[in-house]
Amino acid sequence: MQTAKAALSGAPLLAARPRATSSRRAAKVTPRAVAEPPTQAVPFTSDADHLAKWSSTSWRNYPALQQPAYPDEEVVKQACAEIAGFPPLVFAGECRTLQERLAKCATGEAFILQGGDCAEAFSQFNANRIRDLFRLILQMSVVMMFGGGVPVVKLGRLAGQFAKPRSANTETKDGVELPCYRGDIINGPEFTEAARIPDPWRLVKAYNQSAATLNLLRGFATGGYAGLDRVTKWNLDFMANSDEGKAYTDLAKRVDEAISFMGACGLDMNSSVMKETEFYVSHECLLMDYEEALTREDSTTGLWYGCSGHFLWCGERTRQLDNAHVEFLRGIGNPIGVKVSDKMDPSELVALIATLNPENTPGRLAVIVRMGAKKLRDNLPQLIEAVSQAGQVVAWVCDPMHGNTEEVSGFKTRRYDNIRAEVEAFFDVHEECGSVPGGIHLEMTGDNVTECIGGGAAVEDTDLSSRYHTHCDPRLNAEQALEMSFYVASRLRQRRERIAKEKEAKGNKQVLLY
Ligand SMILES: O=C[C@H](O)[C@H](O)COP(=O)(O)O
Ligand SMILES: C=C(OP(=O)(O)O)C(=O)O
Repeated sequence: MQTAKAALSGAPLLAARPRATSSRRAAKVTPRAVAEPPTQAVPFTSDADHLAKWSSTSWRNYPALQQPAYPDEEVVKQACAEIAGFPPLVFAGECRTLQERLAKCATGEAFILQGGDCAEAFSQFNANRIRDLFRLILQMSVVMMFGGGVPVVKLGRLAGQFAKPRSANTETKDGVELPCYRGDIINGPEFTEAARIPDPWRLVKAYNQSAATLNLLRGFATGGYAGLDRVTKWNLDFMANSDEGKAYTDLAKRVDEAISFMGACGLDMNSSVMKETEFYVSHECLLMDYEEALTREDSTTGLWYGCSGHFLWCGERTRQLDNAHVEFLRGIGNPIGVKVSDKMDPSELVALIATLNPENTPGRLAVIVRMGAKKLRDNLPQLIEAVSQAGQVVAWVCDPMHGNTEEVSGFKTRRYDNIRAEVEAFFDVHEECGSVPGGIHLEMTGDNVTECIGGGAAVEDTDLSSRYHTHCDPRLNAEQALEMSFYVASRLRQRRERIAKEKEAKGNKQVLLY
């Protein structure tokens, strides 16, 4: 974790912020639209006037999909005013450092590993769970760095991943219909009328949980736990005898030997490179009241940052060009992402990228593709082609989870083989297009759950009921996630070797020509 480099100016309260001046699109305002169908995308105009109109509240001039229908807006204002007075969770300088790291992921000099719970839960909040996820991310990054030969940017889906976009507004069980669960920051997962009423004070609880989570993560990242000299000690207990656990132990021993060798060569074993790691947090920028309350002006640059997390992404359901989420995200200084399914049209993607990253700043934007293997093979080449023709710099990230959800025996699940097939397709397509696979985004947990079918962990259809703990979407368990990291490492290594060979062949050709 980077230390704060930029002082933030404090916490302007919502009320202290001027409302965005009304624009010519203000007539379309439908605030608090609940899970409306996507509107027709209308690209933003690129005039300077429009940029000048951004403020942390200007999103309020646009339709905001997937927002809760709170019973009392006054209480929402009170809760948000409280949060607006709290300290920022992350610092602008950290976000800028992350952006520098992500710029390297766009060019193939580094790779993003983004992972964590589908939805963090108040009831599953404890130090062991945070440690186990952190440890799993460390393990996976070591596998990918040692096997793949590139630095890995570690980005947790945590310390803020509380709000969930839903396909339907209601859920029906045994003939009873209730509002759907939208994440612990909004309402409760229990199937009761009371639990499903959105409660604004949950925003404050989510802030507090995020702050405590970040506090522990910063401790783990810089307090010695993540030092590379401990690489052999990170195996999760329940994995010690699994194939993945053993494969990790073998690899960790080799890393350890390499480190001893470097120590013998004079590498300072107490340097921060050896003793600390950089770890960043991310979540979907969905619940707009919360995001606005944590948007702060960086006093060193005058830029505005979303201080609820280092990296915020726009979901597939809320990425319409003329809507609130895009309006908000285009104005904050953080590195950001946007999820993209097979519904995305190449020209729409180019327009969206131009809106979210008008200055084409490397590291600013990750395009997180999630469509399932077959659709990815059919659609991604055109998206890559359009973006490359437009000269836009993005980090392409593969989310192999959200295009592969199915229902088996009443459980929402995903098959490891389908997840892996999408990762395979992602690497293949980039190889064919000559573009750069920049990262992977996984819903996963350090817990020994049975939510996704298959993998070396051999979770069968019939096992789903035994440890199915997610409140929303199924996650890879630790073994399945580690197995995936070995596969990613193998593809990164292949890519590196192929590029080295091509360079060598080119070099030889040049020698022959001269
Ligand atoms: O995690 C992503 C979404 O919130 C989730 O896939 C939506 O699930 P639903 O289709 O059950 O609403
Ligand atoms: C909702 C999510 O994804 P998507 O927007 O891609 O459906 C998610 O990652 O939690």
